[in-house]
Amino acid sequence: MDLADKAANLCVNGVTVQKKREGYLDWKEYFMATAFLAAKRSKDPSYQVGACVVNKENKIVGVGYNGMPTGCSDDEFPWGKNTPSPLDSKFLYVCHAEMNAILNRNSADVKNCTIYVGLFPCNECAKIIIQSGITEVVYLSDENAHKPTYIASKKMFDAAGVKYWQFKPKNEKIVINFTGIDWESMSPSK
Ligand SMILES: Nc1ccn([C@H]2C[C@H](O)[C@@H](COP(=O)(O)O)O2)c(=O)n1
Ligand SMILES: [Zn+2]
Repeated sequence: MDLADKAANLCVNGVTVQKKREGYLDWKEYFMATAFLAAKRSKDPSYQVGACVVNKENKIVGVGYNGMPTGCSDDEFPWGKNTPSPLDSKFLYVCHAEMNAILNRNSADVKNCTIYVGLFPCNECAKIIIQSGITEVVYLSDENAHKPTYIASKKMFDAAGVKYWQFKPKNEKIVINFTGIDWESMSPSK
């Protein structure tokens, strides 16, 4: 068990009171980590992007990653970038993480939701975000900020009143360890 995972105990009048566990993920870390986990599903060799849509009740209503459309085989459609013909590169085919997260929603709509995404949305995804009623974008990287595509996204978000801000993670890494569950410490009798 990680030290940060240990529950802090407090001694009150000689009685040990068990306090809640420390070191848990806060909501924002949890949602961004969910986006990053989804990105692990991407087959794109150069960029793996994930997105997670969350409603006002902190419930996840959609998750997605960049990938080929349904029915368009990951093995047959191209993943290259600098090809002589645009038809042989990925750009005309790949669905971006944001679009997939919104289309994968398990709620009637995503109005007033927040989208967490690894990379700032491109102009095409910005349009989809605005039209879907999402009002907040939380992103980790803005490495394409200088490109017209991304400048256009910001122009549209500003005009449409969609708030956007950069997520600064508290933890550089969040490790998922499938052997890491400490059943002892989870037992109610402890
Ligand atoms: N916000 C974003 C930005 C990019 N993507 C996807 C689209 C491509 O698969 C890849 C970027 O490709 P690149 O042109 O940089 O090789 O990432 C996305 O899903 N969401
Ligand atoms: Zn996009």
